[in-house]
Amino acid sequence: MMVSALIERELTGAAFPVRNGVFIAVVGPSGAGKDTIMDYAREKLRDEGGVEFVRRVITRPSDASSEDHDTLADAAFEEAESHGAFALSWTAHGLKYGLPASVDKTIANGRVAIANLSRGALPALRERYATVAIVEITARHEVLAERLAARGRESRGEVLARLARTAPVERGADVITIDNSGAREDAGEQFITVVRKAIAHADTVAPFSQ
Ligand SMILES: Nc1ncnc2c1ncn2[C@@H]1O[C@H](COP(=O)(O)OP(=O)(O)OP(=O)(O)O)[C@@H](O)[C@H]1O
Ligand SMILES: O=P(O)(O)OC[C@H]1O[C@H](OP(=O)(O)O)[C@H](O)[C@@H]1O
Repeated sequence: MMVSALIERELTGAAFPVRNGVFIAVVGPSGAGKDTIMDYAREKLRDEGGVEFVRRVITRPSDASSEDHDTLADAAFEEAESHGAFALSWTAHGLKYGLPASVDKTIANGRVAIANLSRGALPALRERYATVAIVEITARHEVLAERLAARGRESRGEVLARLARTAPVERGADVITIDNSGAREDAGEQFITVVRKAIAHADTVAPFSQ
């Protein structure tokens, strides 16, 4: 962790797990529609405060048709990681992913942070933030295959590897499953209900909101 981050933690008295806000982790198999459902909610909640969609850092070139993220080369990612730039980081599909350390401040300020996470990052998430909601987006296997092929972001081999990838989500009271095999709006509205509950919850426990 960078010295400045350590000093800031000392000054603010912050400690893990970070309290006040709610972290909503969106997880599920590739192609289930995690980004699609988050985009739907971002648009619908545009004029509401209290919620932040986290911009991820990925070692993948940006792609205008897909998620809007920051890009770092492999070595630069590792350098940033070693300096404490990320609240959480993981690897998947031969790529590195990170959430900026500023997420801690978002949560400490009593806000709701939303991000697309690897299922493998959930244990670290649950250690870092006191209140998390895990939204598992699912879709039938044949639907996943059709969607990944139609999206066209990966090669056929990469799509097959994504379809073969499984990762358990440890069941708990904090897990909500939304089936997105049907219309985007159906799953999107279910997700918005979860986000609104999180905003209301954060309002009740936060010492103040910005
Ligand atoms: N309900 C839906 N109806 C029709 N198409 C959908 C629906 N949800 C998502 N899609 C499409 O399926 C494809 C995969 O969706 P998306 O990229 O959101 O999935 P993802 O879960 O974020 O996948 P990954 O983990 O690979 O990033 C996209 O092309 C998207 O437009
Ligand atoms: O299979 P698991 O580990 O749950 O998820 C792995 C990764 O796959 C997806 O990445 P992308 O957005 O498709 O690059 C998720 O966002 C996550 O980062």
